[in-house]
Amino acid sequence: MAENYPTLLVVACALVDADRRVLIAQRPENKNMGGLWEFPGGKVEQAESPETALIRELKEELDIETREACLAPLTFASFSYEKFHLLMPLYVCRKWQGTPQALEHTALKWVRPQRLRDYPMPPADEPLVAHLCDLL
Ligand SMILES: Nc1nc2c([nH]c(=O)n2[C@H]2C[C@H](O)[C@@H](COP(=O)(O)OP(=O)(O)OP(=O)(O)O)O2)c(=O)[nH]1
Repeated sequence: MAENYPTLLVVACALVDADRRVLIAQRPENKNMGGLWEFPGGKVEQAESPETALIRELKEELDIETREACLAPLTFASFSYEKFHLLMPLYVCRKWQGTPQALEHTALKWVRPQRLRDYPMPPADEPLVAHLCDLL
């Protein structure tokens, strides 16, 4: 396995509502993997903890607020893309303030875990769906 490229730390979140549906967000067409559905989140910046980064990304992307105590680690993705290796912890969050808005995505959708496979996701995300189905 090639190891001469960077490992990128990206943090992501499955927001779960009272009906046990999960929020997914569609990546803009002009981006890498455009049109695919992902879990909200983004890159962890230097000197940020994963939880701080996730709280910041949820505010920037969805205009919602949450706290570290409301973020429960579920699993992680470790996947080799062509130009980087993605390491992506996935948290579950059931408590937040505000109504998610698609500030940086094309669309948002609340989906039952068993229906997540109907939505094309980045290849790194595919193994995560089974964990959500088990949890929910
Ligand atoms: N947020 C998120 N990113 C994911 C998921 N699955 C997956 O492979 N990724 C990848 C896509 C991107 O290459 C990277 C996330 O980086 P990002 O969201 O901060 O950056 P981006 O590519 O959208 O764009 P930019 O900020 O670099 O302009 O992780 C996922 O479920 N959620």
